[in-house]
Amino acid sequence: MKIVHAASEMFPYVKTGGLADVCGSLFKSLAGVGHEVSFFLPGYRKIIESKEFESAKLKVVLQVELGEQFLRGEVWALTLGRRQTLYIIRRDEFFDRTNLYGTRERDYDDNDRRFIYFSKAVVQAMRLLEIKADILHCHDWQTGLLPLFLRMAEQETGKSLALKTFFSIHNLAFQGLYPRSSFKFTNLPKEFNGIDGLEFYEQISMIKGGIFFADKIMTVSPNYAREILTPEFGCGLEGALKVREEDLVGIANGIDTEVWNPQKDPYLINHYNASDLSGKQDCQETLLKKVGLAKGEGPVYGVVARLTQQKGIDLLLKQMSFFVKNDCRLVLLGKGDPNYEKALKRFAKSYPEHIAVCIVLDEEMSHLVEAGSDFFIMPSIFEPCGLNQMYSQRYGTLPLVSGVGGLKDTVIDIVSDPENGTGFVFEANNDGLAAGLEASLELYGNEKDFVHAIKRAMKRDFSWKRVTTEYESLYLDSI
Ligand SMILES: Nc1ncnc2c1ncn2[C@@H]1O[C@H](COP(=O)(O)OP(=O)(O)O[C@H]2O[C@H](CO)[C@@H](O)[C@H](O)[C@H]2O)[C@@H](O)[C@H]1O
Repeated sequence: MKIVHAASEMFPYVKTGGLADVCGSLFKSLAGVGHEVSFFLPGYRKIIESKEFESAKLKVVLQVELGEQFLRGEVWALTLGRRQTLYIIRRDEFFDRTNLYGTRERDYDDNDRRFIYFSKAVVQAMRLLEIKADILHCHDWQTGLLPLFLRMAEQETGKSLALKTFFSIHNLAFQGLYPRSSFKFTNLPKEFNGIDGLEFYEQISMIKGGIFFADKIMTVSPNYAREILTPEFGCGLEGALKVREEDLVGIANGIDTEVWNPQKDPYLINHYNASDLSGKQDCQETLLKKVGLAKGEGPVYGVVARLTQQKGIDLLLKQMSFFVKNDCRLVLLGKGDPNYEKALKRFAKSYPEHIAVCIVLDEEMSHLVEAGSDFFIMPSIFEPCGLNQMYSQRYGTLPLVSGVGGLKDTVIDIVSDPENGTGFVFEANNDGLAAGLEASLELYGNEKDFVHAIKRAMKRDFSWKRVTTEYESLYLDSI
């Protein structure tokens, strides 16, 4: 098949979160099984200044209609393999910035124009480059309007650009909501500005565009696909999603098992596998040394997360005394909401022997936390899929997760299923996390069971190989 993806992030080029990891893996794995895959990304500064971009070639020049203006743009191509092309949409006014979406204080105030422009530019590029796709797959709100723009362009030109369009929701909480006045930048007929179109509580919603106008809607785990049809998790869009229920599918993400491999991870001082865990001890020593902690009686707990309400940081903040009381260590790597950053730093200052907090985005350190911890805490309030609980299992670091979204799909609870369990699954509230922590401590005290659980976790298959087959059959069934 000829498959085109469009998203605003992709690992290793630009990443602010899990979206990038998933897009990077899909790009690679679909090409790996023989499909011709193109990926469209905005030309952010980080990409333009990268070494790789030096070999990119200018392919076409665009004139994109945005409200009353026609704005120039460029499409650059990087051939990455026989079947993999990365297209970069360049318009420096919009994308040549330090950050992707905004400063620490607030979002850029032209994000509506930036991503409407990007979505229209992809359609125009596909037309000019004569990419006739079997599948166009868009990700998250930044590309929510792309399926609709594509169909409008097809109507206008009478030329087919893609047989089927897919829209993936990686996180329904980010919706791309803008004032009704932003609608003018879409240049769409005004019937799309109503309740059956993009309108959402007196605003326009880019994610709703994807939900209404893509042929298939996907999300990143079967459990989250069910949850988002309910008011508790639907973020106000449960009604719109109900309308499309028949076309909504959840496939749990995989992980890049080459990048996340304790047997050859270049960021680790020593390597290990399920039959020889000794290297994991070395990783723990390195981790503790790096953050200035000494090993205590209890286990080492790790956290790597964007510091947002979603990730259950409020629940974690309520459990700080657990680590002190039980002589455990907590190493947290995260960045995000300044209030959480401050609160966490305060705890680290009050309990310097037990808690270390690193407020930074650091890929290498995230590998070290995964390898060097005994347990990994992920008490999310909601979680479309989550990746760290899978990285953790692969690194023999038993995850403690709340039983929501993809966490429930990917972790087997040791308390209810001691024979097969690979982590702890609890209710997403204070008592739930407290119970999970207590249970983990108990297991840590029983070395034989603890090591068995670690080995079981490490042997699980979270590779993209299995997931790619599911994507492939979904694509094939749709065309
Ligand atoms: N300070 C830091 N330093 C280094 N690395 C850091 C970091 N903070 C976070 N990360 C990394 O960012 C990624 C986070 O991925 P997640 O899937 O857990 O969450 P995210 O909410 O971003 O993604 C959304 O999209 C993904 C993809 O579909 C869904 O799995 C998820 O549920 C949904 O919320 C992981 O690779 C993690 O290691």
